[in-house]
Amino acid sequence: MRAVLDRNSLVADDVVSIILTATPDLRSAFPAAAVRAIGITDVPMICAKEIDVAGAMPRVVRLMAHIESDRPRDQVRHVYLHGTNVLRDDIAEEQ
Ligand SMILES: C=C(O[C@@H]1C=C(C(=O)O)C=C[C@H]1O)C(=O)O
Repeated sequence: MRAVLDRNSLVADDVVSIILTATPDLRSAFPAAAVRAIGITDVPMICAKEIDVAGAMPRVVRLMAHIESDRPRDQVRHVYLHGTNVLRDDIAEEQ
């Protein structure tokens, strides 16, 4: 979440809501707790389980943040960390 905000010049007040998913093999914690731990505490969030597609990349947390911004769509920077850029090499930017 921090990388998403930093790379898009956003602050916590720009965030409206966040959807997070975890692959079915991740069972130790709610990803929303990690978002609150960096100080984003007044934003509604929901955690869900990613569908279990055979051969899909394991141990992935995804987030989709709904943001208030005047930034044009083609200037939004999509963040894929720790090798997940292979999931969407059409939109993932260099790390
Ligand atoms: C390919 C990904 O994984 C899955 C497939 C998606 C897609 O096809 O758009 C989106 C999210 C995931 O359900 C991804 O996270 O980009």
